[in-house]
Amino acid sequence: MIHIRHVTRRYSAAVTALDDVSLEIAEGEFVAITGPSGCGKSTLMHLIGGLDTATSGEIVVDGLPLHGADDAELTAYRRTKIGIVFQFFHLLPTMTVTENVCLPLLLRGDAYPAARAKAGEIIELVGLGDRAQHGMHQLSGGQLQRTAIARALVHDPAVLLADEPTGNLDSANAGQIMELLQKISSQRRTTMLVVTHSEEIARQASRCIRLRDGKISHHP
Ligand SMILES: Nc1ncnc2c1ncn2[C@@H]1O[C@H](COP(=O)(O)OP(=O)(O)OP(=O)(O)O)[C@@H](O)[C@H]1O
Repeated sequence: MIHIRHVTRRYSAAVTALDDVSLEIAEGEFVAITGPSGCGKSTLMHLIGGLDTATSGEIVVDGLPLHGADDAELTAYRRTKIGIVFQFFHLLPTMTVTENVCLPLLLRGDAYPAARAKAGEIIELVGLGDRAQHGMHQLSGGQLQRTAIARALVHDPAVLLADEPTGNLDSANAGQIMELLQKISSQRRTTMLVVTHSEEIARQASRCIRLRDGKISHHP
């Protein structure tokens, strides 16, 4: 599903965030990415998500070579193949749960009634059926992250990228969000990459990739 071959990302002569990384991730895998601050975790996620391009090397996701893609192809790729969840949710504060979740579908040109129906299904799946018309200020941290997960999944992406999805939550909510991600991974076969500083969360993944100074330090 994800093939990464000899990928280097250099921000400047002094900063090499990823240094000749090679990695294969199969469809449906649930992979944790860990490592000390500054080791290149977010950089790797941004490259796989088509938000940034490698200085050298090849990345192929679901058959699409990202290293050869132009801006229009990368935009289409992000809108169809990729869902992204951030630590600080990045939801639109004046919109309801339903409106936030509909957004990726409206951006790709779906009509509102169809988008609303699809959003309703995924809002149920993440356990927010009774909060669909609530505003962001009416939700708890865990509910905000559920909304963000619903928005990231509503267009049925092949890959879900989550950058510290539980970093802003208490341990009870963090555990519930991980359970939700596991449920989605097994029900929908979405390939999941989760960046985390938590060893406990990393243990729940089917594989853990450790980065150190831009290189993979442990890759069983
Ligand atoms: N836009 C940028 N310009 C220059 N250097 C950058 C940029 N983004 C990241 N870096 C540097 O690249 C290295 C890797 O950064 P990255 O954000 O990928 O690390 P990380 O493992 O995600 O860290 P953290 O756990 O603190 O979020 C760091 O040394 C960082 O300072």
